[in-house]
Order: sequence, then C-alpha cells, then structure tokens
Amino acid sequence: MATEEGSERPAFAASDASMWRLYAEYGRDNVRFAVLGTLMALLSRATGLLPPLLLGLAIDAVLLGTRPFGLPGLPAALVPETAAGRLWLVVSLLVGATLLGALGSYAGSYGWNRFAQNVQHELRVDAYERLQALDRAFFDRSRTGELLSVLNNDVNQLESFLTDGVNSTIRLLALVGGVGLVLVVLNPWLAAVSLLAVPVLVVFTALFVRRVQPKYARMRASVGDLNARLENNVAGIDVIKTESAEGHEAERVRAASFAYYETNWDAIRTRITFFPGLSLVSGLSFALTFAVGAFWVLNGPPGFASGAVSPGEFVTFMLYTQQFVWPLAQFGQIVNSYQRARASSDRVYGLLQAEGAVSDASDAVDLTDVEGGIEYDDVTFSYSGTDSPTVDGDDGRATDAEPVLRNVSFTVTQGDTVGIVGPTGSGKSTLVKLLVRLYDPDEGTVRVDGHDVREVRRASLRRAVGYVSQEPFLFYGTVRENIAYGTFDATDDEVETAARRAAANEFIENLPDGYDTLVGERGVRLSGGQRQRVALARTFLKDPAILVLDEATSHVDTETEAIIQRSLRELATDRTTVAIAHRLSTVKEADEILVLEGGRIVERGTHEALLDEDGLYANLWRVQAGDFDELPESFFEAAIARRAAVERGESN
Ligand SMILES: Nc1ncnc2c1ncn2[C@@H]1O[C@H](COP(=O)(O)OP(=O)(O)OP(=O)(O)O)[C@@H](O)[C@H]1O
Repeated sequence: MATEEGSERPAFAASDASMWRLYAEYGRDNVRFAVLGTLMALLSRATGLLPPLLLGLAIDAVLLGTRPFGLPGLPAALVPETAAGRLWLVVSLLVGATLLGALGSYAGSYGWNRFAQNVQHELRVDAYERLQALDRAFFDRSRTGELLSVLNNDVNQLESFLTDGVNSTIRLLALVGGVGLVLVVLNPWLAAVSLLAVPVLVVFTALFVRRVQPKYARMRASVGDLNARLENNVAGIDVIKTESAEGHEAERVRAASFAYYETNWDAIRTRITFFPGLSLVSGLSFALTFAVGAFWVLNGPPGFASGAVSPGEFVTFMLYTQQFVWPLAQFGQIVNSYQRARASSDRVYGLLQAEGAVSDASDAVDLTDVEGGIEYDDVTFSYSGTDSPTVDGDDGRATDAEPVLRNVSFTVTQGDTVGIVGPTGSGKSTLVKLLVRLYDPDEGTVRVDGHDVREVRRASLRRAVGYVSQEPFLFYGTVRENIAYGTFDATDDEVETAARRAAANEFIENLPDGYDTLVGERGVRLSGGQRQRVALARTFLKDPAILVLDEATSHVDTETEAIIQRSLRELATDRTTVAIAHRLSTVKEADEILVLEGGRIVERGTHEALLDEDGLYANLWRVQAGDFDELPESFFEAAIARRAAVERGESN
C-alpha cells in the first residue's frame, strides 16, 4: 500500500530519551506539584538532621557535662539554666522536628502523587487518542491485548516510577548532599570511612542495570503476549466452547503465562541478589565506621588523623552515618523502578510516535454538500506494505504483494445503486473500504463528487458515507445510544423514526426496557438479525449521501429481509448506494451490477443484461435459484479452483 506522501517509513523504535521526553512533555503543565513535592521532601529531609545533633549535645553537654550547651542559631538567652530545663528543651526540639518532618513528608508525597497521577491520566488519554487516529492497517497487524497492555500496564509503570522513584531520588540526593556534607564538616576522616560505600554502591548498581535492563524489556513484551492471548480467548469464548477447545486453550494460556513467569523470574533473580548486596555493602560500611569511631573515642585519633572525639559526637556521627548509609540501599529500588519504567516508556512512546499511512493531507479540504457521485479510476490495491509498524515490533512490512484489486474502474452516478457481487475473497469488501479511506489504493484514484478522496478530510468523507457492515458492532450501552451513535444530538423521536424505517421499532419495543434496554457487550444480548437492524437504524438516522451496504441483510430471516429490503429501497431512492451482496436477489434491481472475480471486474451490466451474457453472474444466479443442472462443468472447475485458492489463503 502506498504511503500518502510517499514518505519514508516513520521510525517506530523509541529513542533512549523517550522516558524523559514523555515526562517533560506531560509534566510541563503539572510542574507546580513537582516543585511542591520536591521542596517539601527536602524540608522533611532537613528536619531529620536535627535529632542526631540534639542527642550528641544532650550526652556531652547535659549528661556528661564535657562541653558547653549551645546550638547553631539558638540565642543564648533561650538556653535554660538547669540541666532538667535543658533536657526539656532538647525534647521539645526533637518533637518539633518530628512534627515538621511529618508535615513535610505528607506535603511531599501529596505533591509527587498528584504530579504522577496527572501525568499518568493525560498520557493514557493521549495515547488512546493517538491509537484511535491510526489507520486500519495498524489494527490489522496489532493484537488487541498488546495494545491494552501498553495503555494500561505500561502507562502505570511510568506513573509508579514518578510516585516512588523520582520522589525517592530527590530525597536520596538531598541525603547524599546534605548528610554527606554534615559528616564531612563533623569529622572529615571518619566521613571518608563512611563514604567509602558510595563508589562501591555505584559500581554495583551499574552492573545491576546492565544485567536487568534487557530482562525487563523481555518481561514487558511477554506481558503483552499474555494479555493478547487472554483477550483473544475471552473474545472467542463461543468458538472455544463449541469446538471443545478448552484444554487446548488452557494449554496455550499456560504457555503464555509460563513465558511471562520465566522472563519475570529471570528479572526477579537478578533483583533479589542486588538488594541484599546493597544492604550488605551498607551494613559493612556502617560497621567499619563504628569500629574506627569507637577506637577513636577510646584511644584517641588513629595515625592518619588528629583531634579527640567525644562520646556525644560519636553518637551524632553514627546516627548520621546510619541516615546516610542505610537509605543508600534504597537506591536499588529506584534504579529498579527506573529500569521497569524505561522498558515501558519505549512502548508508550512508540505508540505516541506511530504514524498511519492514511492521514489527512496538510491541504485537505472538507467535503461539503455531497451529491454522491463515485468514481473508481483504474484502482489497484494490495494489503502488502502496510505502513503500520505495531507496538510489538512488527515493522509493518507484509510479504505478500499480490493485489486484491486490479485495475478496477467504474462510476456511480449520484442517486444510482450499484450492486457488487462475486465469489468469496474476490475483493468486494476491500473495494468499499477504499471508498471511506480505511486504506488507500496503490495505484489509481477513488473520487467522490469529482474529489480525490485523498484530498478531502477523512471526517467529512466519512460523514457523507453510511456503512453497514457484515458484522455490525454494537457498543455496551442502550439500544437508543447505539442507534444515536455518531448522531449524538438526535432526539428520541428521530431515533424512533429511524428504527421504524429499519423495521426495528417493533422488536425494540418488545425488549424489557424498550429503547433503554442494555444490549450487552458487542450487542450479545440481541440476535444477529436484531443487531443488524439496530445498525441499519443508525444509518437511517445518519442520513448519509452515500450508502454502503456490505451484505447488510445477511443476518436476517427471509421475512425480515423482505421488510428491510423495502426500507432500504426507500432509503436508496435519492442517494447513491453501493450494495455488496452474496444473495443476488438483493441487488437485482440495481442500476448496474459489477461482478468481481480475483480482484477484477469481469462482467458489468443490469441483471437482465448479465443473464443474457450467460457468464459468471448468470451461473451464480442459477446456483441461487437451485438450477444446478443448468450449470456448465467449467463453472464447477473454476469454483473448485477458487475455493482451493481461498483455502490456501491466496486472494486470487
Ligand atoms: N486486512 C487484511 N489484510 C490482508 N489481507 C486481507 C485483509 N482483508 C482481506 N484480505 C484479503 O483480501 C482478499 C479480498 O477480501 P475481501 O474481504 O475484500 O473479499 P470479499 O469479496 O468481500 O469476500 P467475502 O464475500 O467472503 O466477504 C481476500 O483474499 C482476503 O484474504
């Protein structure tokens, strides 16, 4: 399939910076929450600096009395005279710092969670909007479960990293910067011992990242596979049951689930060695600092240092070391959450970047006052080369280049009806899909009212065309909502008039809640014929200039068909109609009938003219009339050859 501007295939793979680009783009409007979160997280961290200082002071200046009582920034006039008074002051300051810390922690979490939730929400809605703007070929090649997994799980992973990861990173940086600095100021030599842990942790983490990153990418892909399998099976539950394929499907789900289990377990194995490893390094560093510090208090400075360390200063130092070293182990969680989010961001970003081949030209105009003239001018089309890579790595290059339509030319004068008939797989549905630009032709042009459909806005084109397909799709909701789908401002009267014209009013009124009856998911609570009539009512309500009926009455019984056919004739009277039919009687009255075979128009004319011609159409007509004896042997030979080709999956 040709790309619209003949442009290069768009790059689908996300760049390394995809995650940060997403955060920057979606965080921009919510930056106030991130700032609040950051400032409050810093405040809460800063209040944590006070208790160790107070404890050291209480030990040295109150309990042991070996140094004067004083705190930086505390006026001497506020220092009580008695030891008890001083202890109470320390206790009050401890409580005050704790309260302020709790407040800061609350406000910090509030800011970051609001930020993360807003980003998640906006990202998901945008990704969905992007998805529904992609062309049909993208969906032909994608798996629904996989797409759902991107919109759900992957977007959630990005949110979790914002909530936990970024928030913790800021706290950690504040810690390394703040507490690390305090340690250096208090005792540079002892600080050097504590800080020894940092380079070890950095190297250790780098190794972890290198190992775990590909594992997370594999895991995200297998979540998509599993989702796709589950979605497919739930949708196909009827076939599973009627074919007694429960065992077969349980096995396939087991295989997909096991693939996820294996990729997940592989990542978990790496992760669970990493976290205890970090704790070990942190713990050893704490023990080393304690040993050096305690010997310093007992025996004076070691050879490389000078100055005495009091028991209070030692306690302060150890408490800071604890604040510094243990949370470093948290770094692992952050890196872990980052890696998971990164694997997801590639997929979300990929979806946001996906470009469909069918898009509005930059100078496209609206199709207005549509009269309904249609022209197919030497149209050739194949499903190959669909320019639609998918989120699971399919680059969209189909291998089969066999055309499904070949040099198709015909015109339909405004208000006329054209019937399209032909054996299965001959390209009838494909032909009308080109009219509403679900796909674009490889060669040739489709015109409506003389306009090349590639030069008009798709929305205006589709407003002008009413399309009733073989498998009408109803949305979960009421009958009324389904009829008014697309004509959202229709009044109840208009909905009912449309239903009446589609011969649907009677059955709808007999439903338990009439027009307010819920139709179930995909309309499962209605029969095939009822769904068909609701879909027809939708088209009557839309009142389009061009009507496309793709075997529109295929699901109804003979009697209902007669009623609908009458309505359809009325509907078709003053509008252009393209009717695809297997039952030739439904297009007998058409102004022209096109007979497709292997993607080519092999015969054309009115019903009578085609019967006179005594070709494929006349033979198909004999089949439907049950005159098998009248059929020439060559017809059976051709039919058998066609069936064999269809079964081999060939289009022609
Ligand atoms: N989305 C698709 N991707 C690839 N090939 C497709 C796609 N849709 C249809 N085809 C192929 O194109 C050919 C024509 O299909 P089409 O649905 O147009 O035939 P049809 O005449 O409407 O058949 P039927 O009468 O059975 O509905 C078939 O060989 C089919 O396998």
